[in-house]
Amino acid sequence: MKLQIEDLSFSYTEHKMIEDINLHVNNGELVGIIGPNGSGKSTVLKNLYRAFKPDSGVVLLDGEDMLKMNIKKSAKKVGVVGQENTVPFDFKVEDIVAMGRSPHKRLFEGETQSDKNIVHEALGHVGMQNKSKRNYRNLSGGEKQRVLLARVLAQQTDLLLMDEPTNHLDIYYQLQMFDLLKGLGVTVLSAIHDLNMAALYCNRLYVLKAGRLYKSGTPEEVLTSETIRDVYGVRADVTNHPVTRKVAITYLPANL
Ligand SMILES: Nc1ncnc2c1ncn2[C@@H]1O[C@H](COP(=O)(O)OP(=O)(O)OP(=O)(O)O)[C@@H](O)[C@H]1O
Repeated sequence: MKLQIEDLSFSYTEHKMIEDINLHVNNGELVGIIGPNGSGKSTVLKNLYRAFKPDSGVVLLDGEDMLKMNIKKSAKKVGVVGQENTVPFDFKVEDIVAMGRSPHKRLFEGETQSDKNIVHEALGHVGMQNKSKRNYRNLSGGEKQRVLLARVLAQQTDLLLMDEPTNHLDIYYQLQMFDLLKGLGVTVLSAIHDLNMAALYCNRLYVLKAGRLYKSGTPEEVLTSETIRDVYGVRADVTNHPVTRKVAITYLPANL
């Protein structure tokens, strides 16, 4: 599944928050959006998953206008993990994950054995199968995030839009989640803060600065000490890691 974004602009007020965003994700790629706080990463994603309506621009999914698709059809194709992890009611973990199956169901159709198996498998992927009966509200931040990841896995879409999906996860689950996404071969567009994680897993990166695209390319092309300085205002030593063969970034404190 290929995602194409052309000339996307959006404003919260009279001034454009994001402007002329052109971005694509090829089938099976994991593409990261990086950039400092407030640079517009979530705003881009929210315009894609229709929390906001763009001022202008086109979003194509395999050539079809994604913003004009009916909601059920797009929910079969596109899964979303947003930044919020609150749910309005008291649900058990397995109920939340089962919600991922709803785009695939007819009205009033009950849960089938196949749905149960998919939910069980999704919970297994995030190491939450032994907490399936727990109340979601009583989970830790990282556990909640893993449940919401399980829900989107149960949705079985070809494209995932993710807003910092691992920000509450410990390093074990961060690696597990990215390994899993890579293994599933789904197409992923994700906002990512951790530049070393982005270097390890992303095929390509788009850098946002003040709502505009500043640079794009492979992690090697994008994650240079100059770009990190210009975009984040931070000094960094960037090397090629001898084991991973990927870019590795060490941030330098002011006194060095
Ligand atoms: N609903 C809103 N109304 C007005 N301004 C908003 C709204 N939501 C976000 N903004 C502003 O838009 C800018 C971009 O926010 P956005 O959440 O897209 O940034 P981000 O790159 O995802 O940041 P972070 O790394 O902190 O998650 C920020 O200055 C933010 O204050």
